[in-house]
Amino acid sequence: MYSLPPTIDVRASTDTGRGLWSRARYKAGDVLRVLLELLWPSSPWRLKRCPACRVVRYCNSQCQNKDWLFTNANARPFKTGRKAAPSPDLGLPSDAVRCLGRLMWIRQKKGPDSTWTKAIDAMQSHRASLQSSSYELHTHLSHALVRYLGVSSPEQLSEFGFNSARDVVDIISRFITNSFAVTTPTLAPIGVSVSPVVALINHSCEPNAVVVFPRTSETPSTKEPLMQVIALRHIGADEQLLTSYVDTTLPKDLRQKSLKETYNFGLPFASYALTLQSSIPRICLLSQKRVVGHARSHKKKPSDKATALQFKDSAISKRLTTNLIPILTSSGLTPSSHPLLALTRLHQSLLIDSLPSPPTQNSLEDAIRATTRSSTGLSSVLHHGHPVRGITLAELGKLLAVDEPSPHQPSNPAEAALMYPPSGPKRLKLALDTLLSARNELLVGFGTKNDGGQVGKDVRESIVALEKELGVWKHGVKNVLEDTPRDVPPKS
Ligand SMILES: C[S@@+](CC[C@H](N)C(=O)[O-])C[C@H]1O[C@@H](n2cnc3c(N)ncnc32)[C@H](O)[C@@H]1O
Repeated sequence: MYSLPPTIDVRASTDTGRGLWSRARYKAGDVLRVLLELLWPSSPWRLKRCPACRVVRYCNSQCQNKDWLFTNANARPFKTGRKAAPSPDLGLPSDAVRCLGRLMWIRQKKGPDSTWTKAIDAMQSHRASLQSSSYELHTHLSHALVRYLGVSSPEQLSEFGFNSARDVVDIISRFITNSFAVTTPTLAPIGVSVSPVVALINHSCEPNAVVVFPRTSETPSTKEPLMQVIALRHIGADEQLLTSYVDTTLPKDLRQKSLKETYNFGLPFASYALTLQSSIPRICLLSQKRVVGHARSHKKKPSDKATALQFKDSAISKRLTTNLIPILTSSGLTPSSHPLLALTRLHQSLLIDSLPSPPTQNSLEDAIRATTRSSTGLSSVLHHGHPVRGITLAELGKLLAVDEPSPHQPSNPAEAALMYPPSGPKRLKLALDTLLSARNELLVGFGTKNDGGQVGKDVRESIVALEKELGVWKHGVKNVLEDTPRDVPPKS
């Protein structure tokens, strides 16, 4: 997946100035809209780069009412592949190489003086201060890219506007630092994109915005995922937009490591980002950027092994998570702690993926319990409205709403009270409540203007269907009660 707005000139604001920025305010769930200059050259709505520093703020008062829309003019979903990697441990997704290749071809076509090329070249590169730990990654990507482009001489390289290996390392560094994972509306990663304007947004482990792809384009032939930046809470005019770069249920040291290795975070700034006091543990699950770095090798602890095997051998991965989760839980880890939360989420997705069709009562209930554990863990570490919370709640609501193949009949009220998930109408009611909460969260995380994204819309439909079902049930009970002869008081 690759996307580049044809022009990404995020201008220092000479015409509007800070005064107008200060009027811009965003509510949670707002979509920050960027209109492509090529599509609408006179567009008054743009993200503005502060002239004094490289940060992003809203441009002018119209931004209050108009969302910014990121369309990926060249976007196309690619399946994640790792074929380009020389070893499984360094299994880079081949879409990273393809994305880089497309970047180079567009650069070649448009020429070095085009706005487009200049925008790419303006993205931050860490070539001059590369961490030794990332040499291997850069070297691998450089080789893969050169192979992919079929370049075999310096002359051929110069056709892309590159005069030396240094330029190649620069573009690779820019790509690693500035690329975004493209996800489905349910947040499954499907590719890589580059958007220089969105790449200007700095990192925080407590972000005020997220980058998501809530829906695809209206054009049936392309059906491109549309990149959008969504405000997770009210954002003031002088506040910087901040997204999270790290996909973490990771503890602080691992997050710092990841930010240092992939984004070259220096300590002073990084420690600012990572030690801010907060009411919630600093865990950022929706990583938009950690596209390439996660391919690095890990020592295979059982939890890492379970994660690594999820695609290769899901049965073993499922067995590992089934065994590990109770051990970690009984050792006192809370549902939100590392690595329990990550394992629970993995376990949940493996159970859902392997649900038989039609599901059995047991398989359905195992999936419900796992999803409930994930949701509990997530809700204690992520703020209301985070897309990951919304998606997990939606999954839970949908599972609860599935018809029970063979409902378990509790033998007494005490057993019924303890039974989770409950059965019958109580379960339907829980499904409805869960879906209603999911919808509220999705409206924030995927934007109210998007109706909560594709998942938000699906959830809305499920809510309507469930309300009908519950209505019928209530009606049925009422009829039964009305048809039942009341006890006639004995005549005295
Ligand atoms: C995608 S770019 C963000 C825009 C970048 N600041 C620029 O000027 O082009 C990512 C780079 O910005 C820097 N950066 C972003 N957020 C940061 C933070 N919270 N702490 C330290 N450096 C940060 C890092 O150097 C990182 O590699």
